[in-house]
Amino acid sequence: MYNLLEIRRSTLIAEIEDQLVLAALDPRLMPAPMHSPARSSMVGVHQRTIRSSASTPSLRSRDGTVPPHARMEPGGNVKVVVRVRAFLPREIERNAECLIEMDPTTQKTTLKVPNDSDPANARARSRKVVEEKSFTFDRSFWSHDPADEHYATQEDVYDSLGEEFLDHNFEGYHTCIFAYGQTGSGKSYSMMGTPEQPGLIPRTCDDLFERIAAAQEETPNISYNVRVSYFEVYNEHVRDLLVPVVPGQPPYYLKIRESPVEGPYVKDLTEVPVRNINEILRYMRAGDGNRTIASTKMNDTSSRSHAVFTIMLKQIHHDIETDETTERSSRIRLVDLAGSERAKSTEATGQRLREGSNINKSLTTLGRVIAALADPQKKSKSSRGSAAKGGGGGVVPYRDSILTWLLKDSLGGNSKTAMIACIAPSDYEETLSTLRYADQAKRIRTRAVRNEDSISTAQRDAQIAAMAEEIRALQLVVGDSRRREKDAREAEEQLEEYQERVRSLQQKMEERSMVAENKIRSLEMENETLRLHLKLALDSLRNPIPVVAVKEVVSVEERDKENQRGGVGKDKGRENMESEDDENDENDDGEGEGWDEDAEYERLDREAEDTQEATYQLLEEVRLFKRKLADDKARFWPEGGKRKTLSDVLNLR
Ligand SMILES: Nc1ncnc2c1ncn2[C@@H]1O[C@H](COP(=O)(O)OP(=O)(O)OP(=O)(O)O)[C@@H](O)[C@H]1O
Repeated sequence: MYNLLEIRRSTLIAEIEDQLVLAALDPRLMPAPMHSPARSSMVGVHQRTIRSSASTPSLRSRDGTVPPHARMEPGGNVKVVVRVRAFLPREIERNAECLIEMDPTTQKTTLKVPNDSDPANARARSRKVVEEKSFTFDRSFWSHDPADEHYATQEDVYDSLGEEFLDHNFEGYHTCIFAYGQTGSGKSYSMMGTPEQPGLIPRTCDDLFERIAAAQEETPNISYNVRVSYFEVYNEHVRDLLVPVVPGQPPYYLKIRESPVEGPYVKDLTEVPVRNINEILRYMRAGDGNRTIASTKMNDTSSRSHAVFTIMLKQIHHDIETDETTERSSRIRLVDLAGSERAKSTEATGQRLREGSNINKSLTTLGRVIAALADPQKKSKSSRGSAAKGGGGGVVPYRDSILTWLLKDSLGGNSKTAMIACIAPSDYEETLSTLRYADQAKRIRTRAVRNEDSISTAQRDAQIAAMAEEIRALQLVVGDSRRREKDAREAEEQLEEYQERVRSLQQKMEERSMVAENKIRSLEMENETLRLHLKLALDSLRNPIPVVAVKEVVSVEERDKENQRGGVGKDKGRENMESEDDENDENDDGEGEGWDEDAEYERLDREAEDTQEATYQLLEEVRLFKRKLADDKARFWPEGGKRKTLSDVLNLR
């Protein structure tokens, strides 16, 4: 929700910026232009042109006349051209035969039956029917033999296709030109070309800024805004080619989203504003350098991905006389598809094989999309699986590959579209397949509409005011939701802290009750011990143990020695013994004289009373403790019920 609001806010700000550009063009706000009389009259001529044709001066073709296609009804069939390239060194080496013929008058392309000598066509010869095939296209470009008078150069291709499509862009139409063909057939050469022989993309950029410069020379009432993006679809992932590759880092892939107005688009794709040809070419080359390219058996610099170079052109024109502002937005999509390839011919393994299989898969889906769009009647019967609604109301499997999903609008929607079918001169099988593909694409009708909005100054001002108001409201909502989010976050944090405290309190309670239980047990044991002690003490008081006199024990040896000592011998000894006994008895009596029996009983009584008192105290403590425990138990473990937490007891939830 918050993100959506942010997106809406940024969109509104961008729109306001555009409106401010318009406001800046408002003649009432601009200083009077310093025109020469001749130039002023030129402006006047163009003003008349604007009113009469709905095209701004820059929207007309270079010679100043309105081209026939500009008068066409919006929509129309996909334009299909075919281009055959020259032999490559490996083809010259094997003495390959050119199987292509083109008629410059009828624009017919003919594929001849291969002879028996070329091993590259062995597979074709194994077919049941190998016959000559002819197809007629919008243009057949003969780029096989530079010496031929009909040889089509890079410039010829641009002049006959690129220029026309750029005219459409200045008229406010979205366009798409895509190059299709087997690997090594000349797609990248046609689209990007070489520094010496630039292809369609650099030529389009060049012409675009030339036209803008010429238009700005003519009138200051138009402002132009050009932005570019460049991405590739590699192994069914979208990669931003304007974001430099960081060595050692995993590639960063972008997600695809769909907007109700714009259709499928690449989220977070870099879109850079460009002000001149040098800037745009710099981005184009940087992106081109980031493309995934590898050397294969069929092509030393084989594109392993589909590359989409997009130019967004916005023209904002202010009509001085009517005080009206016209905004035209168009998208120029230039697509260099990866080439279809047969694993057998490329002898690819590992990563190259996986790339090849992904390339073929997406091209097969493109084929199914083309077939469904070309033949709307068959569309619903032939398409299966996940699919999106197509232009004719049937089901077109756009969603079955990233490529077709992203090109949805260009293939069957709001776009004027052209296909350059590139063919190798000596490969019967692959060329036949490409020509059939191209032939089918001819039947696709798109529904291009002019993306133009006219608005008066008053309306524009009202729009700006409304948008500013919406921004203010959105800012309030955003601020409010931010605040609420913050409050909610804080409350949540507090709650968590609180719960943590309750948890620790509960834990402490449990620990304490465990300690209390242990204490009770030890007190009970102590109590029992004391009871026993007391019982023994009382018993000993009631039945005292008589005092036993302890006599000195004389050893046998000592007694014998004594006997040997005197005449009296034994008698003396006996006397002695008796006297000793008497003495001992006296001694015992002597002790008896010191022992006070009553005092002793008194002392024992006191001791017993003290012990009893201590025991009673202990028993009282135990009783109180037990009562406390019973009380706690009743609070935390209601009878028959579940154990309650401390927060339950304290009613904290
Ligand atoms: N019209 C042409 N004139 C001269 N050379 C050409 C022409 N078309 C293609 N070539 C040459 O053929 C070779 C293969 O062309 P390119 O790389 O454009 O093929 P591709 O279809 O893009 O291949 P892949 O699908 O493998 O990327 C290149 O060396 C290129 O310079």
